[in-house]
Amino acid sequence: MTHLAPAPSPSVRVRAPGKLNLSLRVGPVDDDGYHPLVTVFQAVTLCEEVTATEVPEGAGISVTVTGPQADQVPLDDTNLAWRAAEALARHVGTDADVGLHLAKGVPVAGGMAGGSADAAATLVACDALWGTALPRDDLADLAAGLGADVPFALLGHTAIGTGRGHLLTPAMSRGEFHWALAVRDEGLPTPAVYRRFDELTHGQDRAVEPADDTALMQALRAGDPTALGLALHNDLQDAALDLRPDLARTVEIARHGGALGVVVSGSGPSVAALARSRQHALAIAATWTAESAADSVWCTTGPAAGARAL
Ligand SMILES: C[C@@](CO)(OP(=O)(O)O)[C@H](O)COP(=O)(O)OP(=O)(O)OC[C@H]1O[C@@H](n2ccc(N)nc2=O)[C@H](O)[C@@H]1O
Ligand SMILES: Nc1ncnc2c1ncn2[C@@H]1O[C@H](COP(=O)(O)OP(=O)(O)O)[C@@H](O)[C@H]1O
Repeated sequence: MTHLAPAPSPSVRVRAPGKLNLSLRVGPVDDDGYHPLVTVFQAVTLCEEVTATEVPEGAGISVTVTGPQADQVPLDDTNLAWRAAEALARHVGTDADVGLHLAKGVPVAGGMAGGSADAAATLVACDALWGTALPRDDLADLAAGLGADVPFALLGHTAIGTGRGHLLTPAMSRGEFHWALAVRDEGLPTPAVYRRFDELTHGQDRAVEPADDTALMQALRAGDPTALGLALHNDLQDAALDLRPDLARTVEIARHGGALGVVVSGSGPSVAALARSRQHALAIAATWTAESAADSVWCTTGPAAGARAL
């Protein structure tokens, strides 16, 4: 008698990128408690992988997580991947039954939007698994409802974000940029950084305009890392450094190591140093390690593609 192994449950694996804010300009807080932004996103090859697996009808949603900071990620309905599956199921009128496994490659609460990447990947994965085949625009609308950084994780590459960062215009970028990343085990909560920003700027009325980033856009179009390094900018950096003063040393070490530019990514605490080459990125990362200026270091490149099935 031959024993046939049970057929594995169908599953779909999707990769979505982490992001850096090459520029982040923050306006005064609106009545809804959010700050208007003009930001230039770049997706990087440091990424999340989400596997969506079919489960029996009525089983609901479950989430498992692997990765160095997995213990910091919620496994319940506050997880952005869970919320993405729920939102898609509601939109298409199907039952939300799926097993989600998140292999996290992006630092948690690191200002690199790993949770948003999980949400974007989950939308794409569940859309394929459930056969709902939504147009990309519908997925983008669902993404915007889940969080301001989620639409960019879907789109990838390089884009200008306005509104809360969710209104995207793709931007041209030539070539490949090399980054060294200094990552901390303990993240910085985004709301605390925006609050500190308000305190430091005393709610000054500073309107933000995409025109402020003309030099940066030219550097991207030309594929010129030296010019890009000079144009990196983050209005939240002072607030992040104020909350985590030890980050100043991390920035300084990269500058000493000849980085073309150094910037805190988004609300931090990850620090990104733009390097001349992969070898140079490795050298900056090695110096951070030798000087104990990071809990872990990574080298990555950008731009990278948005959420896509593997
Ligand atoms: C700072 C940025 C830059 O890309 O990314 P991260 O560094 O977190 O990855 C984003 O603005 C993060 O946006 P997002 O991650 O969607 O923020 P949410 O969790 O929705 O917001 C948490 C809280 O931060 C504050 N907040 C957020 C976004 C914004 N434009 N203005 C704000 O004031 C609000 O108090 C909000 O309640
Ligand atoms: N799938 C997820 N991955 C990581 N964090 C998540 C996820 N879903 C919800 N969270 C919560 O969101 C917080 C920050 O998310 P994350 O995207 O990693 O960082 P950031 O907002 O700094 O880019 C985490 O501290 C965690 O509590």
